[in-house]
Amino acid sequence: MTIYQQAAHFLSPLFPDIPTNEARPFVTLTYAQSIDGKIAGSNGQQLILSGNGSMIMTHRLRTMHDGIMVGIGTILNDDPRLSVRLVDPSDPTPPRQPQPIILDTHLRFPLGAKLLHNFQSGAGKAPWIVTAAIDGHTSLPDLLSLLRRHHGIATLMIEGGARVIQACLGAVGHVDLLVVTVAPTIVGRDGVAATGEMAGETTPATAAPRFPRLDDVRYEQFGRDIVMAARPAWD
Ligand SMILES: NC(=O)C1=CN([C@@H]2O[C@H](COP(=O)(O)OP(=O)(O)OC[C@H]3O[C@@H](n4cnc5c(N)ncnc54)[C@H](O)[C@@H]3O)[C@@H](O)[C@H]2O)C=CC1
Ligand SMILES: Nc1nc(O)c(N)c(N[C@@H]2O[C@H](COP(=O)(O)O)[C@@H](O)[C@H]2O)n1
Repeated sequence: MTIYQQAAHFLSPLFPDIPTNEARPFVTLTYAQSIDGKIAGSNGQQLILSGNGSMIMTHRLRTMHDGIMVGIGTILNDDPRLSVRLVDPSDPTPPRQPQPIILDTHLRFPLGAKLLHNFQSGAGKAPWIVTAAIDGHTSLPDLLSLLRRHHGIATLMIEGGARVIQACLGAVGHVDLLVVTVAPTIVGRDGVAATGEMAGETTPATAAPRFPRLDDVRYEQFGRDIVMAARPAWD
């Protein structure tokens, strides 16, 4: 089995009957972390954590979604392309490119961003910049509903960064599927923790913060990395 086939074999069963929800997209949250739970180095330095195999898996995951969303912190720090490039060379069909969507509260998106060059050179779609915010943050439930009902986004992949991951996992009902690559690397205490600042949900009835339970957990090794897929549940 090639690594491309392995990625397809692992991911395809995770998307059985979507899209079924008319109120918001099916949301996949994904990121890569070190074994000590860090997604970036000190001062947010971008790290190549994924090996070739799990990166191919991530690109395969990108092709399976209508939209791909990150926070502006990731744009300013990493200048990502968010496009599908690592595809099976034996497949003659060009890959489907997801729609980039950026959470950019204060309109800081740089005009020199690779995402714009990508679009201008025909390698990706023009990014959508979301500026609507209350207290510095876009309401995720409102945005998800808007994307599903009015912009044709039935499947959405959220790729980070830290604040966005914590906003997604720390509140009830935003994420349908979690896909985390764990790389055999130690970053140390100065790195950026994937879930470091996550407060969790509290209700008047529960003093202790709540976090999602992870159901239907699957693991697969890609090269030196372990990829975990699971469905967050709050009941
Ligand atoms: N290893 C990995 O898989 C990844 C690592 N990263 C790393 O993450 C770091 C960037 O993360 P952050 O600085 O935390 O920036 P971020 O990418 O999470 O963006 C956060 C910003 O998004 C805006 N925003 C609007 N609505 C929001 C909401 N509802 N919730 C959260 N933010 C909202 C705000 O302006 C906020 O400051 C970089 O160091 C980057 O390298 C980023 C993506 C993936
Ligand atoms: N899967 C994965 N593994 C890593 O090691 C990473 N550093 C990331 N980062 C995410 O990918 C974006 C870069 O995307 P392009 O290659 O430029 O298309 C980066 O901004 C993070 O969102 N992901």
